[in-house]
Amino acid sequence: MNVLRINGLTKRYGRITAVDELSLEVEQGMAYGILGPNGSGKTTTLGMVLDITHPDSGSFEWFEGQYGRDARRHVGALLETPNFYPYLNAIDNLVIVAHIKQVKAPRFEELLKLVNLYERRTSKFRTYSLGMKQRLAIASAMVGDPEVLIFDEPTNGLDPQGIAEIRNTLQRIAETGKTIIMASHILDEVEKVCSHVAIIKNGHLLASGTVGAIISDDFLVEIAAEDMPGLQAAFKTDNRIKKAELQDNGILLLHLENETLAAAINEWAFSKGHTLSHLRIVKKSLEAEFLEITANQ
Ligand SMILES: Nc1ncnc2c1ncn2[C@@H]1O[C@H](COP(=O)(O)OP(=O)(O)OP(=O)(O)O)[C@@H](O)[C@H]1O
Repeated sequence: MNVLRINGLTKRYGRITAVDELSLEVEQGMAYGILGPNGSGKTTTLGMVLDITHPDSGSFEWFEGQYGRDARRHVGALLETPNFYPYLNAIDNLVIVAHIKQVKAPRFEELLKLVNLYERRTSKFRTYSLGMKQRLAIASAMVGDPEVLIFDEPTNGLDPQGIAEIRNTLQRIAETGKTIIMASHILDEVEKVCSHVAIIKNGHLLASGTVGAIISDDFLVEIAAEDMPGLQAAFKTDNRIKKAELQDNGILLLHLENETLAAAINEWAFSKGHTLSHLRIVKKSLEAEFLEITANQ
């Protein structure tokens, strides 16, 4: 199912175009990273799809419209760390969150185990490290079991240990099959947590796709032929190929250690009995381009 479809979304602040004709699609079960340097429009984009900020033009649709105006109730969001009560413990703070959200049977224990706070569930909030506070915030966004979770720069302001804990927590949540949409300016973070990524700069979409295809040191080549299962099987067992993954669009993505001529790949396919109907060397410089963009900040 399509969880979120954004179509030509635009937001201007005076002369600044914060988000410029942005279009992207998030499918159920994806961990979707919105990667861009500071000021690239990530928060504004999340604000619009959460009905906090009104777009100037364009549109978006949650869950293919199936929940209508109620869609927002199926989305949990963590945009900035919420205020918890310092003298209450994790459970009591979550009880208040569940009350505000009008959730009838919240599964606190399960949630606290997922964010690795179960052992400290009866400690007062004020005794928590910053990383623990942020993990409680993640648990609070998950109260009511929303189908989609949105995180804006979830590791901002944390020390290395806190960052590692949050990333582990997000990885665990992604493994449960929950759809995650996460904005971040850190390439490494998106690479560790996300399955898919959209890279944005000045509110524009630069590229989107699987993390494997977009952020990779590998030399990448797309190929297709009439017999796709046969083609995939032939290249999967070829030790010149690091990885051969069938993408959502039905095209096979080959990962190679080194730059290789298109003619050579064509020949390999032909020797395996396949005539290629599609062969495209995927630009490998996206990661370098992103690092350059962020370095210039
Ligand atoms: N309320 C506002 N009024 C004026 N300009 C704004 C407002 N909110 C955002 N902007 C501008 O819009 C652009 C995009 O900002 P936004 O916060 O969405 O980017 P971001 O990618 O989330 O960056 P960061 O990670 O630094 O928050 C920036 O140039 C920012 O200064």
